[in-house]
Amino acid sequence: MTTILRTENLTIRFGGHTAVDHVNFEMPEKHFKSIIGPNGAGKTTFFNLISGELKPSEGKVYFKNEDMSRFSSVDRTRKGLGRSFQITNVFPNLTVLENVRLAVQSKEKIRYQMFRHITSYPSLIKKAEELLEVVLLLNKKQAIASQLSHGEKRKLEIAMLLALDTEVLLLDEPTAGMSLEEVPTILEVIRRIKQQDNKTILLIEHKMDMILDLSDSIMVLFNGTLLADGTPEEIMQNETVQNAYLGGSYNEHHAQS
Ligand SMILES: Nc1ncnc2c1ncn2[C@@H]1O[C@H](COP(=O)(O)OP(=O)(O)OP(=O)(O)O)[C@@H](O)[C@H]1O
Repeated sequence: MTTILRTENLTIRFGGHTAVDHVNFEMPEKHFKSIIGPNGAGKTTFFNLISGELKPSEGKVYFKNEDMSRFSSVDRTRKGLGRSFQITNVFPNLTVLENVRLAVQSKEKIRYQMFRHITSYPSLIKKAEELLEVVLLLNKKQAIASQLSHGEKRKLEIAMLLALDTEVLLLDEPTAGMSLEEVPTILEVIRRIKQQDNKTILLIEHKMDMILDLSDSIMVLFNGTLLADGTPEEIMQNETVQNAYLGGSYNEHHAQS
């Protein structure tokens, strides 16, 4: 298995506080890894270091064995390390379809500008519709983006991220702030992307139950350090994780239910 993404002693300090503390991790291509950990554990900061929004105090990020230190977040997206909102933004007054079409177009421009290739409008629309189908939003293609529900907006963001066609997808709590009814469909969208089997996915999630069956592996951050990294079963049975993160309550909860 080829390692696509890894970090070496990745560290960032804010004043006296070490938010990410010498984290070494790696993931193979087409792998699905979730990052869990309590509030303030450093999950989002870790993501920002990988995507290039933050510069580490120490340590490195490698994508396909290339040191990413000198690359901006936009460069990293172009190379294939994708996080939503890096190249494209949602235009609130445009329709869902127009937003995704523009994202597809921005990718095509990047890819073909050297050859002065002009991709036809119908083919951009077709690609955008295919992506909307993947994220279960095709029925809303003519809706104005600002009028979507919170869950639908997240689906639109995911479609726009997919339009950039990056090998790695960094998804930061895709279910955050969603109503209970919206959560299963966003999980279904993530499952569909996983089933296509052409992406490496790294996902932050607060609620461990949600991602147990989706994840090939789970890493646990605690106080900025990597507490554990293993299969969902290993993480569930890991005593350190139980004590530090779950406080033993997970098993109790499940024993009752
Ligand atoms: N720009 C910053 N300046 C100072 N401290 C910061 C900054 N960004 C994050 N921190 C601190 O770093 C720690 C980790 O924060 P981070 O947001 O990465 O945690 P998290 O695991 O994503 O938490 P949550 O689940 O609440 O989103 C926190 O103590 C936070 O206050």
